[in-house]
Amino acid sequence: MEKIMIAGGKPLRGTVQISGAKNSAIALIPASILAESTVILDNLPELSDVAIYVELLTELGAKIEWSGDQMVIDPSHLKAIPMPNGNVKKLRASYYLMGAMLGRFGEAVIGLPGGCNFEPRPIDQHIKGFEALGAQVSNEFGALHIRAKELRGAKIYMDVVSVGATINIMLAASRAIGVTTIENAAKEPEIIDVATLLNAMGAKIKGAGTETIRIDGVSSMSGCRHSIIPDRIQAATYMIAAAATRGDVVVDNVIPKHLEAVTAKLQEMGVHVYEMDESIRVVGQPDYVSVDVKALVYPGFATDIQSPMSSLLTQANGTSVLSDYVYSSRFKHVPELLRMGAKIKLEGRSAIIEGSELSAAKVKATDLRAGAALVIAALTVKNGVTEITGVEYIDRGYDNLVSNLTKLGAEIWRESINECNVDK
Ligand SMILES: CC(=O)N[C@H]1[C@@H](OP(=O)(O)OP(=O)(O)OC[C@H]2O[C@@H](n3ccc(=O)[nH]c3=O)[C@H](O)[C@@H]2O)O[C@H](CO)[C@@H](O)[C@@H]1O
Ligand SMILES: C=C(OP(=O)(O)O)C(=O)O
Repeated sequence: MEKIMIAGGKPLRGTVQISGAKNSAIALIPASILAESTVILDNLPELSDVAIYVELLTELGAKIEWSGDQMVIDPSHLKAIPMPNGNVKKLRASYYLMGAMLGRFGEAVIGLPGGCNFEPRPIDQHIKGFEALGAQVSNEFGALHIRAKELRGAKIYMDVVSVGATINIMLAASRAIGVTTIENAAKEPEIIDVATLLNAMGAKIKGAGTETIRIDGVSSMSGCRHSIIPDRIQAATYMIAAAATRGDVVVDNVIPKHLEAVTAKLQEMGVHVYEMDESIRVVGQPDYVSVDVKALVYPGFATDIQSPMSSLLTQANGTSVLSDYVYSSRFKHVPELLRMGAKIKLEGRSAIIEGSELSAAKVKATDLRAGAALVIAALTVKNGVTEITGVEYIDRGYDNLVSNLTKLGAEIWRESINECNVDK
């Protein structure tokens, strides 16, 4: 086990390259099993979630070569092996194996997913979608048994806007007989990325990125080559870190359109943000005004960037209100920020944040974005060294975090933890 140590107080300066998106990668890898020949994915991030997916597909019989930012997946010899336990419980996105295996084999036995459990995260909309396509679904000892004699296209109205359920239904419906329409679909850029890959594999999907997606089922799909979109959440994290440290950072290899909600909110606070074709420059300022932020589904301000944003709001003058309308209680980072001297009160689905100077402390990341929030908070601390444990969560979603921040001028390093003396 390791911890991250940060001696903050240094403005970040320079350029950071953003890798491919985690939330695309961990949907595209299982999507590839719908093909009967080789799929090549480029711009792949080097993350622990991706490594777990490699193990999962290998268990199913896929041949995978992963080198640098490229992965070659040969799913031609895949078998419908039940996966009730093990690696499926280590990440959230293992639920995509349900839709992908249902599409390819007409059956799947997959343990309920793990990942960052900052609050209960039901998958009833995924199940509703599979059932609408003609599958029988039962929960046996914590694993879903999903079987369909025949998958048939259907009209599916999503009761809540769900990224995972939208993608899962697209995966299964790609191989159903007839037409499926998903109404009230999620519109996140990662959904368009998955549809782009599936279409390149031979699927017929229209409307991804809007609230109505139409899928004409096809009987077979084949391999292709696809480059993953940049990670907008990593990009936003570096933008916020640049602002919080009053630095000057170019965040490169991004799609600025995907970051509009963050750019607008930073500008409203008084941060100078300049959009270029594939990069964004963030120039921090000595003083920021407080703002209200509402985390919403895309194109709103992403819930995944809500926790990092709370650290920046501690640096604004006055009181900010940050509310999460996707996950009402995604605030596990708040008690840790309080240890660092933050002034935050929780009221319902909102955090009321007053500007304050933060100080060094021993803190613990309890989920991925809580970890990112603590890193940003620690980068602002002028005296002392902040110790952050729970690094395994941060590694789920940030590749090369320590080396990227070091190149930007931060004093940050990893240390191993003597497991006998873990008090945090
Ligand atoms: C691997 C991946 O891409 N993870 C992202 C994905 O998670 P994930 O796809 O799991 O999140 P959803 O979009 O499904 O969740 C959105 C909301 O819908 C609710 N819900 C969801 C499904 C369901 O069947 N029933 C239900 O009630 C959830 O509790 C939540 O309140 O989108 C989230 C919201 O942008 C992000 O925080 C995650 O980073
Ligand atoms: C919550 C997240 O991921 P997951 O859904 O994979 O747990 C995230 O990326 O912030």
